[in-house]
Amino acid sequence: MTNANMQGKVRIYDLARDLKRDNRDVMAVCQRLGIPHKSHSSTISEEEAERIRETFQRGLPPGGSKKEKIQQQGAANANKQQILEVRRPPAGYQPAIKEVPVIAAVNPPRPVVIESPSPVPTIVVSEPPTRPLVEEQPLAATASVPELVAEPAIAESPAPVLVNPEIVEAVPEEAPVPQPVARDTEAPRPAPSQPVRPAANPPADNNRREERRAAQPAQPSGRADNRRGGPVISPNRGGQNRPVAAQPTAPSPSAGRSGSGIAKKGTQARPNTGRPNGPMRRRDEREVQVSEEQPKQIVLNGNISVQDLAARMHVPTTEIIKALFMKSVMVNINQTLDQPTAELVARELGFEVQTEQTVTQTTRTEMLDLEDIESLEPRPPVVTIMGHVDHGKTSLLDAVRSARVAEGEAGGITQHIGAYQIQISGEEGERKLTFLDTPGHEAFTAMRARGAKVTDITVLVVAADDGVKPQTVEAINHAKAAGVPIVVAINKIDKPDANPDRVKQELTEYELVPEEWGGKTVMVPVSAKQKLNLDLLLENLLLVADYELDLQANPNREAKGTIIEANLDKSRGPVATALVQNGTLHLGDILVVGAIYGKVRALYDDRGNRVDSAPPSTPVQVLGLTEVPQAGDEFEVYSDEREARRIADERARKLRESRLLEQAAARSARVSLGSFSAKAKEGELKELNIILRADVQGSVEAIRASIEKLPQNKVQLRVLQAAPGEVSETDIDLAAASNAVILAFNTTFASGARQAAEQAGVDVREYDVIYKLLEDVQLAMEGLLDPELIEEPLGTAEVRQVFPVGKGQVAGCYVREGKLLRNAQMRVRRGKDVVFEGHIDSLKRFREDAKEVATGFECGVGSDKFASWQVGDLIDCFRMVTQKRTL
Ligand SMILES: Nc1nc2c(ncn2[C@@H]2O[C@H](COP(=O)(O)OP(=O)(O)OP(=O)(O)O)[C@@H](O)[C@H]2O)c(=O)[nH]1
Repeated sequence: MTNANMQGKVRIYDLARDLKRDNRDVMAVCQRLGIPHKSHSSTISEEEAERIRETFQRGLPPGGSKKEKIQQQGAANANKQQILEVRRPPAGYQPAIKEVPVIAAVNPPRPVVIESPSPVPTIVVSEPPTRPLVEEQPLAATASVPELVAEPAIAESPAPVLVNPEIVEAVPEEAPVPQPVARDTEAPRPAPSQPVRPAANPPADNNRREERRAAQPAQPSGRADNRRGGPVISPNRGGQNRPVAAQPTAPSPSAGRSGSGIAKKGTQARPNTGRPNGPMRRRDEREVQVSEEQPKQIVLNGNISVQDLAARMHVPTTEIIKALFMKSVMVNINQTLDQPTAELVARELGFEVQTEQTVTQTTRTEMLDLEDIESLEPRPPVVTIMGHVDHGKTSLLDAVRSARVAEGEAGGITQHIGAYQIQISGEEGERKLTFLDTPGHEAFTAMRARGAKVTDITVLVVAADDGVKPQTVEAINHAKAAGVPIVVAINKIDKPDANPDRVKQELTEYELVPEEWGGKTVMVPVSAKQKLNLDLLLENLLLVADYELDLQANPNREAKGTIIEANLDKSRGPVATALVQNGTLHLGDILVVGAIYGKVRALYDDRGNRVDSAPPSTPVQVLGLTEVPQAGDEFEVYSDEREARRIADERARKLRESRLLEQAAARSARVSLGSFSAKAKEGELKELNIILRADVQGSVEAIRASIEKLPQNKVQLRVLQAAPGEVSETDIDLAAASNAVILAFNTTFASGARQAAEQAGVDVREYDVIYKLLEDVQLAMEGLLDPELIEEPLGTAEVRQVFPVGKGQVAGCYVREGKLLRNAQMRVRRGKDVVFEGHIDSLKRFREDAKEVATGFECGVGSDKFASWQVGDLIDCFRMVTQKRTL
């Protein structure tokens, strides 16, 4: 017996230690035997301890906990973080055309721990956790170990980044609407491996694929040797039959491997992803599916020969030569094309072009590499707080932080660096939780739009006196779209009119059902103001992390992670808050963030203390970068300084080269209702993503119902979000990330949103009459909506004198109303006749050029194409603008 046996009292954790059992096993037995306790540090009597010992000695399962654990483990495994992709430094990025054999999966060395789920949480909820008792999972589920897929070819040489898996991944995540075709990476399957490429496409392609599949059965693989190398993707475009990607060659011994040879952890069965785990298809069916699901993108990176380009696009070289010939460029198959020309040809042939820059910017995946597997250790969860305005997000963040900081270190002054970490002490060590400091889903979505994935758990704050509000729903949508588990904090329970049950009831409408009602969502009533139940909330966050996520990283390697915040400090230079997601960041490390390079000169933690290192899930301020990176940028440490510098320089060069191209491409890639219409007309687009904003909930419902009634035989409509309120920057981010059009009904833009829309090239259509909105959507779906150009009158002037100037004439005018603008259009009227229509090529006040001349002033007007002015002519000045369509 240990020294914890105090006057006939025994602490539960001591008893557990003596029995070599998990605290939770012992607590489960306590519960079963009706022995009152609150947590693992509660004391019980010696008699009670004896009863527990006997229970274990009799070999009875402790409250069924072992079985439960197995079951939970099974459930948890489904959600466990998995290696999504084995990534190499992009240094060796090679747009390979080489053959890369598909290699069998490697079984992970980390077996499922059945005896005691790892990590064992130090904190035990003051009431027995209900989570472990939910959900009966088949025992077999425990066998589904995390899936690791090795591709030696990748391990040997840097991985060619051919297709942007995140794009592929992201699309279904963006849109929680179930897809007709389950992604291949979703469902575990024991069947042979699929071609290496992640087999999924933007949802917009699904219907087309379905149609193609119906129309043409499996095509023979034209280039069986090129499945990895072909960043290409379109098996059949523009009516041409192109060879499809290769069939797999090596069977995978592992269940659940992805078609790409890449198994994504964490997204497989995270709750509420909105993605169907579709039924397993027969092998041949799947192969057809995979080959047809090749995205229609090509990644270009610098100069490329005609032959190589043809191979990448899976088109005959003659097609490229012909396309260039049509543009009066003569080439032969050995000739090298510069990148702009290659892009031009690729686009001409219907491919979506990505530069390596866009790929490196958006290829964000899990941070684990294959070699980390041996050294994985639990890491703290990273939590983001979201919820409706004024529901107490900031108060909760502050309350958690101040409570913990005050406990942890007396008088500790907190610094706002974009994230902070708290510690929870227990007998079995300290547990940590990292909170991202920017509440609200704006930052969350903005990061996600850049491809960054940093949040493990979302705390959804709902005020108990106010209930579910529009931004609550938005936050739920955003968390679901990202596949991040939600823990609900029902805040302000101290208020007299607090009604937590009503909140729970309202949340059930969004598939968030509290555990106590048989659901799976943890809901904790709290008061940020009175600091009530904060510990319970934190404990539950740890439980969710343990049971649903099993978050791990390898602290013994060079650091990788994401920039959370960055700014230029006048005295300290660029300062960035980095969230380390794998490895440990040390002073003196050589860091590359995007195209920025630097040596870590100083590290500060969230309390402003200088530190020497930052392990996984730790936010830390970094000094020493040469420039200010962007929030959402990934960083990586390199052991070789020259290599790091070379990578940064190379990226900077490519960034410069591709910036203009990218901007243009981004703009043209965004869907506008007009461009959608044109593409729908050509049968290219089959799905229109919509975000709807309206003044009130009633309008939202009415419009949504009407939109959904529109005939969808040609084009499917997907409403990604429909909510009352202003068009926000988050809407723009979501639209940009999902290629959606925003319909704004009787509402305005929140500040900054209009600019964001312009920058991102997102089409926001404003309406004040429902039928116009519906008409536009329907016309766009039918491919009939052309942008409408209308005349905007600017002003009228009267010609009072005519001056000969050289061979031409200048009209001396008086502006009667409005204004005249140089370069604007004008119509010259003489009586009832229009004698000229053209541009105002010169506009002068006295002898000076003028940009515009306002009412009541005199000016000289000239046109290069008109020299027969007469006194008394009237000039109508106007400009043409595109305007939303009206009936
Ligand atoms: N009674 C009570 N009031 C609270 C509680 N939490 C927050 N409040 C109050 O609610 C108001 C809004 O709190 P904030 O923390 O600013 O809410 P927020 O969600 O961060 O608001 P935004 O930043 O505007 O989105 C403040 O007046 C807080 O004092 C609580 O637990 N009880």
